[in-house]
Amino acid sequence: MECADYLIAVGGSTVDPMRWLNKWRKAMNVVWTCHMLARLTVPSGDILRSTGSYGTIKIHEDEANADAAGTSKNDDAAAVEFSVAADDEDFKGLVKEKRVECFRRLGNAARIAAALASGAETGIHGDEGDVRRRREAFGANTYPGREPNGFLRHVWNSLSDVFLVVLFGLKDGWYDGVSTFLVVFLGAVVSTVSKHGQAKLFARLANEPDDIAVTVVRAGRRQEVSIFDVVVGDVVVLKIGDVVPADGVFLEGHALQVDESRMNGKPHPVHVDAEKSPFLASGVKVIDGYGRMLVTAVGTDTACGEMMSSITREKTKPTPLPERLEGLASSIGKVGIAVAMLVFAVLTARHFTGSAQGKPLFDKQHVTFNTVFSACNRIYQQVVTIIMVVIAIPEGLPLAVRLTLAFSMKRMVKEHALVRALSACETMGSVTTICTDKTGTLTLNQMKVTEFWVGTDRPEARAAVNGAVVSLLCQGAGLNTTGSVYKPDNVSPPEISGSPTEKALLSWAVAEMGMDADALKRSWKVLHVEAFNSDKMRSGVLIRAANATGAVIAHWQGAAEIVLVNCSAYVGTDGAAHELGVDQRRNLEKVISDMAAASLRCIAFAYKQVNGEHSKIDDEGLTLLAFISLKDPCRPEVRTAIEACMKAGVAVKMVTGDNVITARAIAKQCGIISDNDRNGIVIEGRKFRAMSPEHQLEIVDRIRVMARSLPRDKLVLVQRLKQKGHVVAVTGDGSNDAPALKEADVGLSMGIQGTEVAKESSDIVIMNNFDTVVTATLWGRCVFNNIQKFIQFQLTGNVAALIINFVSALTSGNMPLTTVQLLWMNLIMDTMGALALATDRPTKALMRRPPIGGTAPLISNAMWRNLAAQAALQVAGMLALQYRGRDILGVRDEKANGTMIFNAFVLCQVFNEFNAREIERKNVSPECSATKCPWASSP
Ligand SMILES: Nc1ncnc2c1ncn2[C@@H]1O[C@H](COP(=O)(O)OP(=O)(O)OP(=O)(O)O)[C@@H](O)[C@H]1O
Ligand SMILES: [Ca+2]
Repeated sequence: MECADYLIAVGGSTVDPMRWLNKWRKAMNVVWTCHMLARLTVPSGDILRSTGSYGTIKIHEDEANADAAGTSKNDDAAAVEFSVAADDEDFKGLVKEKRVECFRRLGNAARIAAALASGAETGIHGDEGDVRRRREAFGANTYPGREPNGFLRHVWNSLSDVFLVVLFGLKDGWYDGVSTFLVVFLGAVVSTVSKHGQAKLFARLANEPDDIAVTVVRAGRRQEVSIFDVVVGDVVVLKIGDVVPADGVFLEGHALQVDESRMNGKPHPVHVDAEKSPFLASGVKVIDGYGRMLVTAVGTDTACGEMMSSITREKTKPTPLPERLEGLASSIGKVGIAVAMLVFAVLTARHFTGSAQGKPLFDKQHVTFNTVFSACNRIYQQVVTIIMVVIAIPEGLPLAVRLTLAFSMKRMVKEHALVRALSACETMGSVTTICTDKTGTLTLNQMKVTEFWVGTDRPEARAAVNGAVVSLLCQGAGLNTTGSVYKPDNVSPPEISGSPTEKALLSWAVAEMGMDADALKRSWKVLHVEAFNSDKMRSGVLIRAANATGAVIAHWQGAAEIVLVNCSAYVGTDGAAHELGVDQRRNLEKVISDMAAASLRCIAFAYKQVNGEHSKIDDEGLTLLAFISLKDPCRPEVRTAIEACMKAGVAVKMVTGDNVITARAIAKQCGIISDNDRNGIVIEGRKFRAMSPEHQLEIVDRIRVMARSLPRDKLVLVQRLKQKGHVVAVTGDGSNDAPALKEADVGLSMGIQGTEVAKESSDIVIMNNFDTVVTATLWGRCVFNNIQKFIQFQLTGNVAALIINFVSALTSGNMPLTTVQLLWMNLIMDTMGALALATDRPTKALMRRPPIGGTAPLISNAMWRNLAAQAALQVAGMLALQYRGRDILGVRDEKANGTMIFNAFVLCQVFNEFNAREIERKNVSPECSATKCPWASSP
C-alpha cells in the first residue's frame, strides 16, 4: 500500500471504516512480529532434533493371524495339555519378579518343561497347531508399540503457521489474501505430507532390526525361528553374543554369564546356573559360556516387554548438522537485527529531517498525533520487512534438513543399509576413517577346512593317522564346542549348527574323521567348560569317560600360536608323543606361519590326561594333537569398495582377532596395504596395548592392520582416532566388535551373519555386503551437499532481496519488494525449492573429493563466490528496473513497475535454483548422478 493512501487513511474522518482496518492491521503486525521474534530466539535446531523420535516395537501380524485362526481352535484343542494355568499370576511373574518360592514349588526346570508339554532335550513338538495353541494360551512374543504421530497431528502442527501468515496476508485485501492462502496451503501440504511420510518410515525402520533369528529346539531338532515366533515352552539355545529372546529358566549349559546392565543397571556379569540363579530375563545379553533355556513368559508378560511398551528406543546421539545450522541461523539473525536497526535509524533521521520523497512526512507546523503515528508505523513496516527477509532463511532450513535426511535414509534402505539412528545418515558423510574387522566383514565367514597337520606331517587321509589320535581329535572337535550335530536318520546328511568356525570343524570331523557325535555324548561326560571368547581366543573342556576306566581328559582348541605356547609335547602320525624342544617348536611355528601366509586361519587342538577331577581345566603341559587350517575367502566386492574409500579420502584400517600373518595376507588381498605404502604399519594388539597413550596417538594414523586384537584394543583404537579429530566408522559382526561399534561415530554391523549384540550396538545394519558401506558414505555426503545447496539458494535470494530493499529504502524511502511478495517467494522456496534440492541425487564427484569431516565450514568459499556473483547480478538488475524502469521498459505506472520488479526477481530465483545444484563446478548442468555402484566406474 502506498504511503500517501496510508496517510489519508490514518488522518481521515473519524467515521472512516479504514480506521478499523488500520487497527486490525496494526494488531496483526504486532502478532506477526512477536511470532517472528519468537522464532529468532528459539533456535531452529530444536525443531530439527525432534525428528527421529518414532522408535517403537512392532506388533507382529501373527497376533492377527492367531485371532483369525481362532475359529478352528476347537478342532484340536485337546492335543496338548498344559498343567500350568496360563493365567497363574505366580507363574507369570516367575522370572519377572524372580519368584524363587514359586520355582521351588514347581520343582526344577525340567519339571516345568514337562508341565508345559515340552522336553529339555527335544523341546516342544513345534507343528503349526502346537505353536498356535501356545500362542493362544500364553500370548505371542510381541509388544504393542507407540504409534507415530497421526496425520491429523501433523496437519495441525503445520496449520498454526499457516494461520498467522494468512492473517498477515489479508491486510492487502481479499485478492492478496486468497493468493497468499493458496501458497501457504500448498506449503503446508508439502510439509505435512513429508512429515507424515517420514514418521511412518522411521517407525518402520525402528522396527525392522528387532526381528532377530533365534535358535530353538523343536521336536529334537535345532532350527532358527524369528523372535516373534518364540512361544512358551520353547527350548532356546544360547551362546555368546545372543540376546535372550523371552523370559525363561536355565535348563543346562556351561559357564553361562549374562549382562543384565540394560535391565537393572548392574555392571557386573551375572552367573546363571540351575540352582542359585536359574532366571533369564528377556533382553539380557549372553557374554560368556553357552546353554539352553526354557521359555516361561513371552511378549508383554516379560520384564522387558513391560519396559518396551512404555518407552521408545530412540537413540539420542547429538548430530552435528542441526547444531551447526543453529549457529548459522543465529548469525543470520544477528545480521538481520543489525541491518534492521540501521534502516530504522536512517529512516527515522530522514523523516525528522524531512527529506523523505522531497517533502516532509509531517509538517512541523501541524504536528498531530496521527501524523507522528503514521510515520512511525511506516518505519516499523519497513523494518519488519527487512527482518522478515533475513529470518526467512533459517526458517526454511528445518524442512530442508528433514527432507534430505529422510530422502537419503530411504535410499540407503533401498541399497540394503538399515538405518537405526537417523543421525548416522548424516555423520556417514563426514567419516574420515573406517575400522573394519576381518572375519565376516571383509571375508565371507564361510569356513572350510583345507589342511590338516599332525605335528610336522601332513597326512593324506585318516588311515595314515594312528587311531588313538583320531579318537582324541574327535573328542576335542565334538565335545569342546557350542555347536551340535543332528542326525535326522541314517540316510540323510547330518545337520550341523554352531559358529562358522565350529561348523567347519564339526563338518570336517564328521566327514574326514568319521566322528559319531551321539556315541561321543554317550561315552563321555562333560565336567567343565570354558567357552570360546575373543579375549582368550581358545576354548577348553574337561571330560570323563563313562566306562569303567573313568579317565579324565582336558581338551583345548583355539588360535594356533596361543595353544602352542602351553604345549610341552606333540604327537606324531604314529601316535607317539615327542618332547617339544626348541627346534621342534620352531618347526611347528613355521607350519603355522606358512598356513597364515596363505591367508588361512589356523586352529590347534591339544589335550592332557588329568588325574582325578579338578574344578579348573588344566592348561599347563599340554600335548599338541593337530593343526587345522580353515579357508575363509574374501568377499569379492571388498577390493573395489576399499579402493573407492581410499579415492574418497577415507582411510581403511583392519582390526582383527586373527593371526598377524593371516591378517597381513588378507589385507593385501583386499588392498588395505600395498607394496609401495612405506608409511603404514601392521601391529599386534599386544604391542599396541603396551604403548603409552601418547605413543598410541602418535602412531595411530599410520596403523593399517591390527592383528590378534582383543575387543578392548578395538575400542582404544577408535578412541585414539577420535582424539586425533577423525570421524570414525566401525564395521563389525561379532560380539567382540560391540564396544568399538558403540564408541564409533557411526557403527555399521553386518546383518545376515552378524551377532545380535553387534547389531544392537550399531547405527546402521548392512544387509548385503561391504559395498554398502561405500553407498552409505555417498548418501551421507549427499545430505551435507544438499543442505549446502539449499543454503546457497536461500542466502542468494534473500541477500539480494535484502540489499535491494535496503538500498532503495535508504535512497528513496521506498521498498520495491513488499512483505507479502517476499512471503510468497519464501514459501515457495522453503517448500518446492527445498524439495527439489533436498532430493537431488549425489554425483560421482562426491566420492572423488576428501571427506568434509566435522569441521569444514557450512558455507564454503565456492559458495561465497557463487553467492556474491549472483546476488550482485540480481541487485544490479532490480535496482536498474527500480530507477530506470520507465526508460527501460516504458512502464509509466509506479505500481506496474513494482510488479515488473517482483516478476523479474522471481525469474532470477529460478536461475538461482539451477545454479545451486552445482556448487563447485562453473557449469551448472549437473554431472550425471550416481546411483548404483558409482565408484566402480569412476576414472
Ligand atoms: N570356536 C572357536 N574355537 C576355537 N578357536 C577359535 C574359535 N573361533 C575363533 N577361534 C580362534 O580365535 C581367534 C580369534 O577369534 P575372534 O572371533 O576374536 O576374531 P576373528 O573372528 O578371527 O576376527 P575378527 O575380529 O576379524 O572378526 C581366531 O583367529 C581363531 O584362531
Ligand atoms: Ca568378526
